[in-house]
Amino acid sequence: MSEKLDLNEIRQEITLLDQDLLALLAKRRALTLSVAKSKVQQIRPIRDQQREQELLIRLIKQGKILGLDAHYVTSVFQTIIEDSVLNQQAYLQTLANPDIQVPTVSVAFLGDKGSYSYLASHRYFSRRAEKIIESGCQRFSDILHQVESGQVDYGMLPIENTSSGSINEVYDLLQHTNLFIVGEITQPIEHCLLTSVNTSLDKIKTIYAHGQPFTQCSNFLDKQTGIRIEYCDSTADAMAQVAKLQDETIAVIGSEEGGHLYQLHALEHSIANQIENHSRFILVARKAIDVAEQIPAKTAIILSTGQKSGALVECLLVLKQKGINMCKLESRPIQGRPWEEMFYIDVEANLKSFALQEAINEMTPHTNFIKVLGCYPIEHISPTSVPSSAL
Ligand SMILES: O=C(O)C(=O)C[C@]1(C(=O)O)C=C[C@@H](O)C=C1
Repeated sequence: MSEKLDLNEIRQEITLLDQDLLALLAKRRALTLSVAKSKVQQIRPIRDQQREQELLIRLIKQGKILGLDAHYVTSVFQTIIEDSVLNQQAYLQTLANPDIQVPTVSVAFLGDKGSYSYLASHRYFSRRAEKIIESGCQRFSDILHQVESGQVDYGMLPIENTSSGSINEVYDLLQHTNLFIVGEITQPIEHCLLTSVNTSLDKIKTIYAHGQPFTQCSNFLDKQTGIRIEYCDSTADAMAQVAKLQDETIAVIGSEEGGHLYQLHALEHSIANQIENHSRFILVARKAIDVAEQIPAKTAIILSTGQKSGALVECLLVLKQKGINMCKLESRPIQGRPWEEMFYIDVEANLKSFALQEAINEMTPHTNFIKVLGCYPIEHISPTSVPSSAL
């Protein structure tokens, strides 16, 4: 007969191990901060992908000896390295901009507690501030107004989504603001079906949802028969209502993380038509920031060329000649000037770099308006891959 296993005892052992893992992660984080300090002294870039690859190959080998598969080891350490790079970047940014290092920040975003904009704001500031004063807004223009008037320090705005594309309203507002883009963050959008009490899918009769998630989950909803949809002003509002009702026949579409704030649990995960769904958010402030040279930077420029033929091509050719990578080009009509367009260009370059300064100077004669919206650190850390021979 096999020995009797005591579940509580095993769980206690796991709890202790997890505690040790946390202590080790904190120790590693502290060490990487010392690495950042030494890189500041030696003026070396934060990212060293050769070092990352060597480290991953060694860990995969050691992991195999311990019975851990290569994919598991790779994904755990890619996450650890991403955190390390972002933390080091955040540290360097406080040196480049001493006034941004404050324990409490106030942020305006769309929706209430639990909205995707709320989650993006919390994630962005989790490594940068101790406390966030939240200001949930009903409209994008309210967010900009709150920052412009000094009511809050920052505004978080969604700018593009992998399934629905650019958010035109936000682009149009950027034409008329004096604020600067000072940061970005990409937030995964994972729609779930959430409930406030234990229930099952066949019991659900009503689903509360905001219009956008409702559209993005149409395939899932089409498969459910006899269900009534209750439209709400926002996902946060829908979650708050369902949490209050405590009804086993009612569910809401929202993120699992946001749902936790309302004591809701996921009955179904990943119900969106497109599973890989991310939104990119930009952070705006009244003052532009400097980006440390050791950090990869993005600069956002807006320009208009009137109706001069070929002028946009000339501007883009300047970027090509300077070896500057353009990562986004968007155009929007200019209000009151029919057939004229405002172009939004994101380039992977630091505004302080000689190449970009020269490029802006050479582009200017081809434009009748040109303005830098901001320069900020690239937040997306592409994971270092390992050769297949190591897997
Ligand atoms: O060793 C370094 O140079 C670090 O910055 C540390 C570290 C890591 O966390 O292991 C992080 C970023 C680099 O790209 C490589 C490795």
